[in-house]
Amino acid sequence: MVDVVLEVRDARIPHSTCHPQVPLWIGSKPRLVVMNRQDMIARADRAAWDKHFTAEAAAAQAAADAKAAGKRKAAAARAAAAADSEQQHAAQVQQQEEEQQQQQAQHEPEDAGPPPLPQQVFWTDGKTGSGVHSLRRAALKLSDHINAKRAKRGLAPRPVRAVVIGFPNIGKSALINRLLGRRVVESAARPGVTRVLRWVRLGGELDLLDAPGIIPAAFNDQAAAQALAICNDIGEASYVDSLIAAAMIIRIKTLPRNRPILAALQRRYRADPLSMSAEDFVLHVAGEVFGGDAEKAGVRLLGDYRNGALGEFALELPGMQH
Ligand SMILES: Nc1nc2c(ncn2[C@@H]2O[C@H](COP(=O)(O)OP(=O)(O)OP(=O)(O)O)[C@@H](O)[C@H]2O)c(=O)[nH]1
Repeated sequence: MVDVVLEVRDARIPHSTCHPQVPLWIGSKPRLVVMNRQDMIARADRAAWDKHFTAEAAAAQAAADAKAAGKRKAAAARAAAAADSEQQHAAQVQQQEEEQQQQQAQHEPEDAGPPPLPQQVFWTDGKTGSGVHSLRRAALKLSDHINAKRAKRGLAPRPVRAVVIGFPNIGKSALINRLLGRRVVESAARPGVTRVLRWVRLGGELDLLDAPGIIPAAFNDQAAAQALAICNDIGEASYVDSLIAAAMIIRIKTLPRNRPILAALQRRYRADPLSMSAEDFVLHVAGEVFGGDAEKAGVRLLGDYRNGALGEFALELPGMQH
């Protein structure tokens, strides 16, 4: 039904917003990975992830090349054996195979899909639209293949069908509006705004399927759940703000370039987070600002990160224990 999947992740937590079931759902469909909220992380964070993705792509390419080389070698060995024993018979078999392939090509369904693309990564900001142009171009490029096939069968060209998937509140609707160049779906600062699957059709080159934010049915990864809660990407699930804020402080303490972040916390709340446990830091903020109310302190600290008051930085980096 769809030609391409746009898998949206949160650039602050690319690991935790990588949906475990995506490969299962989409099979060999081309996938464009969209790292949204790029404006909310540091350049150095993005560079670290780019390096990681490049290495991953090179490893995948090397594995594919090795597989193809193995197949070629096996075919050559078979051909040599056939030539030795029964040249004529081999020629017959080859002719039969070619005829079969021709017949298959004629009956191949239009949506058999293009040859699988390597997974591509795009960095975007759904709020300003930065990076969306290249994403749109990549999605549309797929139509060359689809429409070339249709033209062969005498059919008129059709738009590329793309589905946008990702956790709640990650910026799917904002991206869709940017991709289509106008506001067609509601985008809001709270999770769970998109509630039903629906096609957004503009009669242009691109049809987009807007899916509600999805959380895996059995979500047992505690660290990922915390990361999603810190970034407000977990829907309407309830969590204890003071605990999630403490989890955030713990993560900040383990980041490689955390000096400015710790300094910002110290400036704002007149205490060094390194001199006490994360829980005590939350209690300190509660005492300083909220008359001892730890939940209000939790909300404030999470808000500080989400609105950039502590600076722009990712909470997950390649190679870190997640
Ligand atoms: N800073 C920043 N904010 C963004 C970005 N993308 C989206 N937002 C904001 O994040 C909030 C959520 O965006 P939506 O597009 O509604 O998210 P969604 O994934 O469609 O949400 P659900 O409908 O809950 O699944 C909105 O306030 C957007 O303006 C981005 O790249 N950077």
